[in-house]
Amino acid sequence: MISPHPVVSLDDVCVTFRTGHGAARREVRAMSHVSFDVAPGKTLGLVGESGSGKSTTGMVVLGLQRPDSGSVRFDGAPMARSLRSRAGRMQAVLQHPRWAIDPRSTVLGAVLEPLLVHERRTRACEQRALSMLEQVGLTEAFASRRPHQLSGGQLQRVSVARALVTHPSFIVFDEAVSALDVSVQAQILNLIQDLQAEHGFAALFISHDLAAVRYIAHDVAVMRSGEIVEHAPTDVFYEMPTHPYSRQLFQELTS
Ligand SMILES: Nc1ncnc2c1ncn2[C@@H]1O[C@H](COP(=O)(O)OP(=O)(O)OP(=O)(O)O)[C@@H](O)[C@H]1O
Repeated sequence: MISPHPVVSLDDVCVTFRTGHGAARREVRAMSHVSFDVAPGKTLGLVGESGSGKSTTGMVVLGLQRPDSGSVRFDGAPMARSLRSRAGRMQAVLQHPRWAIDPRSTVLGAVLEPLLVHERRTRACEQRALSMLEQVGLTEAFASRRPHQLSGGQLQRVSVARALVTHPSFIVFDEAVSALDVSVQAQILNLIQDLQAEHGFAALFISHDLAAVRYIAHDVAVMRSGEIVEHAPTDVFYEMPTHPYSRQLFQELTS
């Protein structure tokens, strides 16, 4: 069977951050020769200790951080420079929805916002946003509420609805469930899985949580000091991680 062409493809990407001046000048290699593909409807889990380069990878994939070298392709073409041209086609769900959502906005306003980059606010748009809210389990009664009137889990559902309302082909989840209680985490993971089965988006799921990654990801990549040291199908990886650092990570993150 011919595999479908990847939604996102990174080839030999390097990113170095330079900070400070003179004697205090420092260089950090946040990504070192990183390559991977994510196919439609699939999730790549990205794990690694703090500072290993996971979020930088998320930023590169979203086109928010330009690589120093290497290439990033989206939907089969080199990543467009213009943010507007890919608005709605890629989305992100971050760890703290309270930072991502305007506190003055209503829930309906927050979900509508990504649609209004390309469209005027019409009744049809509002219906689409309301139906997305319903798909994430929030009734119309939530539409007029403000973020401070919602729990963390409800607000993360709003973030998921907001990410999905434009029917993106790719979503980055960066520690998207890490701030939530375990039972709420499970609900959001189930929700993401159901919505992926329905909408077919590809995803990069960045997390410290190896159990969450095992549950949601089809493949796993392990990052260490900017490099991908292991990349394997999820069942193979969890059965027997081959790289010594992956084994160490298992011990550290599961003890
Ligand atoms: N804008 C920046 N300027 C300078 N250094 C940066 C910048 N962004 C990230 N870094 C550095 O690059 C390295 C990788 O950071 P990154 O945030 O990608 O790691 P991470 O694996 O996502 O960490 P965490 O799990 O703690 O979020 C770190 O050493 C970090 O300090």
